[in-house]
Amino acid sequence: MIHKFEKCVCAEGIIFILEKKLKIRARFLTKEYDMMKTKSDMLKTLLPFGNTNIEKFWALKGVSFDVYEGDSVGIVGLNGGGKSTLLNIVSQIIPPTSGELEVNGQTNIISVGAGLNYSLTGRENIIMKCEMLGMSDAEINAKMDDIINFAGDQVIQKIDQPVKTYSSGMKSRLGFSVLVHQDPDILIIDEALSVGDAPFFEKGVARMKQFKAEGKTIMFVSHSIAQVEELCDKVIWIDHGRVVMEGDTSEVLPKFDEFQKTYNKKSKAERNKITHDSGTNFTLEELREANPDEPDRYFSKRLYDKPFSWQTWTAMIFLMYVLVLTIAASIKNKSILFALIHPLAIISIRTVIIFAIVVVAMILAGKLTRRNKERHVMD
Ligand SMILES: Nc1ncnc2c1ncn2[C@@H]1O[C@H](COP(=O)(O)OP(=O)(O)OP(=O)(O)O)[C@@H](O)[C@H]1O
Repeated sequence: MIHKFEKCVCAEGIIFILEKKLKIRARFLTKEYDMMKTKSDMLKTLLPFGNTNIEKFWALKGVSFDVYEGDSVGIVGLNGGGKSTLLNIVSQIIPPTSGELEVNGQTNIISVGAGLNYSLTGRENIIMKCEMLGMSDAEINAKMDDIINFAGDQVIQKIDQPVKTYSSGMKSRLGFSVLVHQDPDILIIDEALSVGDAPFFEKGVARMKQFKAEGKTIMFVSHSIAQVEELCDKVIWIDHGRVVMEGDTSEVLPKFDEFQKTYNKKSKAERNKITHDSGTNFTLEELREANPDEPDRYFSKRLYDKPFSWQTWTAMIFLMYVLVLTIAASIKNKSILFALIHPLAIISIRTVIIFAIVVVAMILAGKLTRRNKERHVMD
């Protein structure tokens, strides 16, 4: 693990050197989304060979940074800049398209409703999330009342109702409350404090400050300059998927504030054009060329993000077909060779059709699940 040494001066004027562990190391992270404009585009993304001509959108275009133990880092940027995408990648909820990420510690993401199951009640969600975070039944029971009370009166009243009946503020307060009652190493907070009321906000800020005092590592997305200023020592400013500037809060925040004011004066059409152009005009090749000294592995698409090649699809389907034939042959007491030469003597046409339907349904279900997961996370 990489370390850094920081010179610190305590209140008595004594200078000491602090050793800090590297907690998050991101190198050239990118994220490419399919732009599904029509229903036929949605269908195409489900087909093995259909999504190559769908317009792509690059939400991240090579983001690199280091976060050390005890750092409290604010992520700022205009709407659609890529902040939530970045935090979801760092939390390992969605995979990057390319680039490298190293996270040393347990990450918890707190964002509006992230990870809640809307058909379960608030109480059941608390149990589910606590279990996912490795807590025992006894620990969950011991913390249950504190978690519910922290979430506030509205949540207390509806704690045994399904979460789909909660307002977005209530969902956020519930998610926030569960996570601040854990002991994570790295806290990743995406806009969780902006939807609560004033008393909840104050409680949330106080809890964040406590985490900070305990030396936890925090990454915090917020549109509120005041919140970032209050909670963060460092700031990463992201615009259109690229890091514009990073450094001490006092250095970066005023520059971002100035930029934001100028941008807000532009017309809606001008802003939309900038977003669209900067999202589509990007290639991994161009990123590689701009960074000739960096290893090639940073600039290759990850295998799980690529659609399978047609050879892989054919091999997988053939293997499944052989498996079905083998099972049918053993039931009918025939050899596998006989089954391969005379498949229709072993299985009927109807079985072959059912097999084909099952294979296609499995492929579509797999693709739909992955896509819905990413969309749910980004909601
Ligand atoms: N699943 C998706 N499919 C297609 N495009 C997406 C998807 N998720 C996000 N995007 C696009 O990626 C870009 C970055 O989105 P992201 O939510 O990361 O931005 P953000 O900086 O968090 O925005 P905001 O400040 O408005 O919350 C946006 O243009 C968004 O429309």
